[in-house]
Amino acid sequence: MTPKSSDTTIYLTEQEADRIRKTATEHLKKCSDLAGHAREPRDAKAAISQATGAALMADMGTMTLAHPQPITPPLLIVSQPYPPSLIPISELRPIKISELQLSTHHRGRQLAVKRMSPVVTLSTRSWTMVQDDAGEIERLEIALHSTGPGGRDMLESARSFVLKEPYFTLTPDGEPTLRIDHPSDLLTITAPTNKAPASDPANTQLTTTVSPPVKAKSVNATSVGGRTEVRETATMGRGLFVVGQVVKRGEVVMGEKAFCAVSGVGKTAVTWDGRDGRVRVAAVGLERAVVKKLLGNPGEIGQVMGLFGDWEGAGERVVEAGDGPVVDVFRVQDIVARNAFGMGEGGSAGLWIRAAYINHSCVPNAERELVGDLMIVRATRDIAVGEQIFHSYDQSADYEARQKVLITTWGFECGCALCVVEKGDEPAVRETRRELAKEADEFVRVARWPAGRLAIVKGRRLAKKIQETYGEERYRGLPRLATRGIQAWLAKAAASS
Ligand SMILES: C[S@@+](CC[C@H](N)C(=O)[O-])C[C@H]1O[C@@H](n2cnc3c(N)ncnc32)[C@H](O)[C@@H]1O
Repeated sequence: MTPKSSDTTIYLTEQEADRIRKTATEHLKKCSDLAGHAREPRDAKAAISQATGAALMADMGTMTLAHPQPITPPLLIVSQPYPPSLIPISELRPIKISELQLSTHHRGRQLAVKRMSPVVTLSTRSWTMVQDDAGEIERLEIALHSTGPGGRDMLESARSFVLKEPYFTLTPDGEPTLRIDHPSDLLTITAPTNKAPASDPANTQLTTTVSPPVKAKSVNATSVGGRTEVRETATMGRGLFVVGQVVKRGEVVMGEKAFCAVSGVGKTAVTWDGRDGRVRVAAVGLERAVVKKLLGNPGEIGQVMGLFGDWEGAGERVVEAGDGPVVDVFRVQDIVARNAFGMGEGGSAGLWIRAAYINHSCVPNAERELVGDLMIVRATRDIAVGEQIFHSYDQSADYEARQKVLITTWGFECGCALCVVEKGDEPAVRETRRELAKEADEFVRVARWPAGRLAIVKGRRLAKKIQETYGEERYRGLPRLATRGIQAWLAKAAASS
């Protein structure tokens, strides 16, 4: 069974998620069982012909699809993040392919290789066969962030490479491979075009794929956040607070253009995260775009790396390490997971740096709206000076559904006033409310317009029944989210009759 995918959502059944978990844990076990084992030599001719065939198949696949979009999102295993190499190439000792050990990061070493086959370009990775000076051949794969300047595949853009602190591991199919996750761990060697032949080492240049100078840049000129300040909170990390003067209901708290936004279907992948064993749908298109933007604008690395993300990596202040800009892609991945928002249609998503400091509440005091990639955060009630700004990351009326999203996607259990009271409801009461809310949603969906008298009576009855599942005393002053849809319908019906 494959996950079903619509324009905006990928639906995974529990069985599918279990199957993914099983595949991923088996893969990890195999990797750890083989850790430190010597590498098996490859037959050069067979390896090159395998890569050539695979490249041809991949090219044909792209050509024959009139609308190339993945029906089944690819599976990525995010198991063991590791930091990028921070040691300049000049301080690393050479290693040969024959010395590689499985499931090992060869710290303190560097491997020089030449590409020997075409590049196989797949949706979330690309690979090729490479050879060292001793004539040994091995597979080299770049995961996810394989696109260099001009949208070209980094492997295709050069013939010779140096891998910093090479990582030798297994593909999910169990095939040994050199693997690059952080773009800065792969240096390309380019020969100056107007000089002596490339074989003369004195005339070769070592370059990272993108290496403009690092300039400091700390202010996002497109964000309007003069009425806000980032402060530490007691239980939610940092948050955004109102400063200066009260923000009245309906006023704009802040507006900000996206640091990076991507549009379109097919920019997601199903990921299994070995750190918490969860299966998620990740905005890999956005991760890719953020990494690319940072490599091209290293002055912005610091502010993006300062956002909240589980993987700390090499620390947020590292922006370069001798050979050009360094972007820890595992940190970008976690930052995107915890800070990005969907943009409504077709799998589009974006990252807004200042708005990323706004925490969640199910009883928020602000709401976000988008005009293109401009996010406007507007107060839904007066917000006093010194008060924290909250918007809602998930607006599901159902308590269980909301908690599931907040835990799975955002990594926290909500302790807002509404959640505390809802959690205290009998599970049977929540179940009844869920069923009634479903009935009300269906009623609103099929109701004819303009609404007839009978329909209005039925609508009122349904609203009342849902209302009765909320204890009057306990819910005083709190929203009754499950009534929202039917109440809006009744208001519209009243206005038009
Ligand atoms: C978009 S960031 C918000 C800013 C973040 N608190 C920080 O320190 O940068 C989202 C993360 O903030 C935390 N968070 C947001 N709302 C929260 C809440 N109501 N309770 C606990 N943690 C919350 C979670 O760790 C979540 O993944």
